[in-house]
Amino acid sequence: MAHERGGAARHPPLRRHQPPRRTRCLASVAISAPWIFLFAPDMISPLLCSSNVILLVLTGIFQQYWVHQVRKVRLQGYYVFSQKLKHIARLPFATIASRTALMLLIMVCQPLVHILSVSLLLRIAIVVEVTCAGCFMGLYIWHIHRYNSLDGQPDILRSLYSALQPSNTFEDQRYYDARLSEQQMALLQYQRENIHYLSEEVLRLQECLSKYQRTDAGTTPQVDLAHLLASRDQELRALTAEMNQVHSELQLARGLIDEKDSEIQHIRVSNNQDNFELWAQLWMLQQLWLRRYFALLIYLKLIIEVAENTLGGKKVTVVFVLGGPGSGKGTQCANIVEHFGFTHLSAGDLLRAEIKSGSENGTMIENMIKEGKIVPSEVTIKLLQEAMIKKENDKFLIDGFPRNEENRAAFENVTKISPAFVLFFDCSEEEMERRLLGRNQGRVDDNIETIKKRFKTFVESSLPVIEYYNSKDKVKKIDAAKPIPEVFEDVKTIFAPYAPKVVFHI
Ligand SMILES: Nc1ncnc2c1ncn2[C@@H]1O[C@H](COP(=O)(O)OP(=O)(O)OP(=O)(O)O)[C@@H](O)[C@H]1O
Ligand SMILES: Nc1ccn([C@H]2C[C@H](O)[C@@H](COP(=O)(O)O)O2)c(=O)n1
Repeated sequence: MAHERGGAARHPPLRRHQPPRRTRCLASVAISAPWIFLFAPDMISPLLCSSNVILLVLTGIFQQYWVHQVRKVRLQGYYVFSQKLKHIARLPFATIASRTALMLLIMVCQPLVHILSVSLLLRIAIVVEVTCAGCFMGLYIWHIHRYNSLDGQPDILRSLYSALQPSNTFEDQRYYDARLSEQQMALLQYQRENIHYLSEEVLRLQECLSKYQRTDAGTTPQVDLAHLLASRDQELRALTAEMNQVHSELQLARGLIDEKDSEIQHIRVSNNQDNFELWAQLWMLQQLWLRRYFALLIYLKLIIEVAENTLGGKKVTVVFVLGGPGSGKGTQCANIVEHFGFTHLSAGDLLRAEIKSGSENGTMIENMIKEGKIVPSEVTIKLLQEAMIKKENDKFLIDGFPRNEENRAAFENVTKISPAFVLFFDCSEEEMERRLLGRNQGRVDDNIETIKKRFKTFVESSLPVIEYYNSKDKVKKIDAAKPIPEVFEDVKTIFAPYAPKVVFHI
């Protein structure tokens, strides 16, 4: 406490708040002006004019400084805002210049002016001009204050956020001197490069598509199936790797941008042009990666779309026909072929033909059929693929396939074909057994012992496949216990969208 008291004692006592001495002097001169100029009234007008000219020069110097400040704001990317400031910054000089001209006019026309005294007119003019210039300066200061408390992003960055903004947005913001700022130029250049990159991507894509398209002569390209599948797989793998690479680069870039993000406020306040440019460059880089990434995604999607449901260069429609042994699949497929122009491929028929052909797999296939078992997928899929490629048709009924989960997954993986839908013939075992025993086609598996095994295999292995497709809403179930014509009526309703188009010839 003693220390505080001692400290207080060393300081002079607080003075009452008084106007500064300079203000008081100026006020006294202003008040005494009429008396100062009492002895030289002719001096008033020239003096007012001269002080106005000095004011004009000072405002001109200030204007140069303001324009420089506005340029800084512009370089920081606040284009719209700097445009506003630019106009306001010019107004005080324009006001004072016009008033000075008015004053000179009044002095020149002095003999003609009778209503008011010249000095009064000059004083009115000077009051008006000082008020106007003050207002404009106030407006300018208010804008600057707003700018300093601005948290938003510079216009250039807002534009960078929108990936495919047309370049003319920035063209519109040319300055009165018709030049573009450095950032605008960089952005335009970047957009040009991007367009160039995208056009190259389109060319690459077109080249890739042409591999899968039919030739003008309507023939399919001379590519064998194994080669086609291998090259497609390789291409997809390469693309996926490239995409992963771009993705990790993108993550890295995002990390860098996040780091730099916190610096933006500091950069704006410190007007550090170098930092800002570095930041903007990083942004551009990130945008470039983003665009490459999305272009690759689109490209990959197109490749997959092109590759899907394509065989030997043609787009195919596949319908799986499933049901227990003897449910009437073969019988109804023959009707569908006749009415709807599909090609019928029975997995069982193809396997039996393979046995007859005396191929190396023949004995193995025959033994498995006798046992009511399912032949390995690669054998059946190879036979199906070959049969599909041989046929000119693009609509296939694949009967008795996929018989188990392995059949299904292998077929989709190898061929990249997924069925349009699955036609399921639902019938009781008693009815199916009765039909099979009465079929009389000399099949090795149409005996009661094998029939029982086939029923078991159907329930254990084939029904889960039907359930799988049912979960994908792809199963169309038919009551197959009804007589043949009635079953076909139901089938017709399902196949109606595939009916051949009627062409009227005039
Ligand atoms: N709706 C039906 N009503 C009565 N008999 C039928 C019906 N559908 C088919 N059949 C007869 O049942 C027998 C078996 O029919 P089909 O060969 O079409 O069956 P499947 O399902 O193809 O048999 P698998 O799976 O063994 O090849 C045939 O003799 C056929 O004429
Ligand atoms: N995907 C398939 C289809 C058929 N088989 C074998 C086993 C069957 O019992 C036999 C006869 O078929 P079906 O004419 O009844 O369709 O062919 C197979 O192993 N895999």
